[in-house]
Amino acid sequence: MEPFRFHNPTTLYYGKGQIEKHLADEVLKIGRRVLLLYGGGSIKRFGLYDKVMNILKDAGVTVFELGGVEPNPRLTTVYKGIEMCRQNDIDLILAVGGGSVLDCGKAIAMGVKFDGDVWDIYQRKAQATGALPLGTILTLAATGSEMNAGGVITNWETKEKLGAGSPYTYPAFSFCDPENTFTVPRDQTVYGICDMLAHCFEHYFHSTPHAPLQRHLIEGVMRTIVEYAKRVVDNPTDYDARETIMYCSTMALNGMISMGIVGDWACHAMEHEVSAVYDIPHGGGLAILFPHWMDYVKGTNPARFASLAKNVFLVDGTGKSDEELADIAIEKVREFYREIGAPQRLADYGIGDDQLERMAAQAVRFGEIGHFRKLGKEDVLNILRASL
Ligand SMILES: NC(=O)c1ccc[n+]([C@@H]2O[C@H](COP(=O)([O-])OP(=O)(O)OC[C@H]3O[C@@H](n4cnc5c(N)ncnc54)[C@H](O)[C@@H]3O)[C@@H](O)[C@H]2O)c1
Ligand SMILES: [Fe+2]
Repeated sequence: MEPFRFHNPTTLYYGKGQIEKHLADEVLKIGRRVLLLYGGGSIKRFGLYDKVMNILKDAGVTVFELGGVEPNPRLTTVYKGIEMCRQNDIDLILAVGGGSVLDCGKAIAMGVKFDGDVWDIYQRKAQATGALPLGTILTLAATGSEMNAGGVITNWETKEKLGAGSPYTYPAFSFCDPENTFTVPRDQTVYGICDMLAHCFEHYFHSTPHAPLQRHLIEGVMRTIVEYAKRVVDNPTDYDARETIMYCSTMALNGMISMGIVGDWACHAMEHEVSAVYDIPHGGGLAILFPHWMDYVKGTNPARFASLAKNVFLVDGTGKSDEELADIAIEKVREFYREIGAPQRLADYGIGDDQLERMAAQAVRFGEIGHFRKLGKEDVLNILRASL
């Protein structure tokens, strides 16, 4: 296991009734002027907006609103939010939604305390110098953004999608009530499942040797996702299934399972180039890319793939070589994606061969990507071509 430092200041509330019980106190600990950040109309349609507004008003909080945060949130919205916070002397951003709203909240929070263009932080030209406090209410199980410091923003002008994080951008508090995910449409539920599984894959197929407990934790989360995915996709109001999948998404991307596993990720780096240009759902892009990436790198470490087959897909490995098990594991991954109805090809989103060269070059502009096997531009291009 690599040496590591772990710190996570987020207070996490999980389950039914926690918002009613604790939201007002958590907000008042920080201040009385709140920017409420949300996406489309779904939180108004299913009643969460009214619930939150009533709690805040009863607590004597002054609320400013910024709705319409896009999926794959855009830099222009971040700028708008920074301006609103500065003009209205905001104490706390309360982000209510999926990963896009939460990530947008993190970018606004950093931008308010940054003396310059916040995009410089995403371009790795500058480091964050602070952030306004952020609280979150999660409505979609996918990203783990509720308990990590990272966030991803799209610059639609330059067609770039970049991630950044800082010690300042952990949410101060996050509320995860599975009932708030009941209304997530079938396709978004699928994309969320693909994203959380992808986070596990990025940890699992890492060159850093896993400590035994780490390996068990990651495999446990993956096995649970595989076991519950179909149930939650087919039964959107099955509380136990929603709760299990939500817990998996938080676990899949917070330091508790990935301690010491750091570095650039392979498929996320590629996917960001795809969704920066085509605005495709993040989890859908990952589901398309992963099997092809796996085919491409399996020879580097067949034993890790064999463990995936045996410990996640429960394949009987008796008499089979690691190479055979690696092929079985990849087929199992493909079968899983097919069963839940994940997208299969980049071409289904209108992506053509003519775009791939630029995407590949962009994906490696900060250096080679991935740790399991380092990928340069040609490797990325091969994987993108196979995924078309
Ligand atoms: N911060 C991180 O650690 C991290 C990790 C992975 C991905 N990301 C980024 O997060 C973004 C994706 O976030 P996401 O997958 O959570 O999806 P999202 O936030 O983009 O939401 C997808 C769609 O679902 C809708 N929605 C959300 N909750 C709903 C509900 N309860 N009922 C009905 N509709 C609902 C939204 O309005 C939106 O249209 C991408 O930009 C991705 O790159 C961030
Ligand atoms: Fe992701």
